[in-house]
Amino acid sequence: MTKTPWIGTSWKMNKVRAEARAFCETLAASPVAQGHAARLFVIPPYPYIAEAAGLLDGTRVRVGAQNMHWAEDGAWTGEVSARMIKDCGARLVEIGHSERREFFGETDETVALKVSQAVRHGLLALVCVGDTHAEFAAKQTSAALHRQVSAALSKVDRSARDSIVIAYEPVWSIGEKGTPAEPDFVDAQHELLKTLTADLMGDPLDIVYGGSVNSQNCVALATRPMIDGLFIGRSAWKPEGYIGIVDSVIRALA
Ligand SMILES: O=C(CO)[C@H](O)COP(=O)(O)O
Repeated sequence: MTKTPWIGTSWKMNKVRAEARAFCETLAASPVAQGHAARLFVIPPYPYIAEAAGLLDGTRVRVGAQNMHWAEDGAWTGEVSARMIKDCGARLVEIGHSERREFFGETDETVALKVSQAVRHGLLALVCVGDTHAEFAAKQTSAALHRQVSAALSKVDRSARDSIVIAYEPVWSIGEKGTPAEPDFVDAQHELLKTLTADLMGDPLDIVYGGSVNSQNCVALATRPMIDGLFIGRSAWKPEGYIGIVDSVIRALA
């Protein structure tokens, strides 16, 4: 085994309780959930975090949240704090997904505040960054990544480096209309992100890739030297899809 890849999925705003339970029960019964060959995580919507954490208790799968607020507590109607998600069993939190940046007013500043709060509470911060289609077309990918990562890490010091993973998610590669990014292109962006995070944090952070990952391209991506793991949406929403990808990647890296 050359590396222990992160392989996770966010369900986004999908599944009702019975479906969430069925996913977790199937995953908990799978051998991959007990293995040491990959670092697995599942990120349900808020209402199902506690139940998912309970069903996956005793496995090696971490459960996370898709967002959180930067404040400790207070008059923030509709928001959820770090203490609340931890209390429900979350061990990681996704911050700055492009859907939150595009539709919910997430900014580089709020991402930085949330990263700092997550680290303070002992959560693993999974920080999403990525170039838009316009930035990609204008060859501004590295400038966009530099801006977002520098901002995201601006409120933490080097002691936080084991508590942060960066997810490179080109906006143009995400979702139904996304174009899967070429593994060589992704590897090159990850190399840049490792250099940048090493400059800022003393050591390179782990960098995972997300955007139209599927059973066909997962091995080509996960075996590239600079890619520390995969963050999967649609192709992992059925437990067989997720387990199949985990299994393929583990076999390819063995
Ligand atoms: O967040 C993502 C992974 O959970 C990402 O948006 C990729 O989604 P996908 O294109 O449906 O894999």
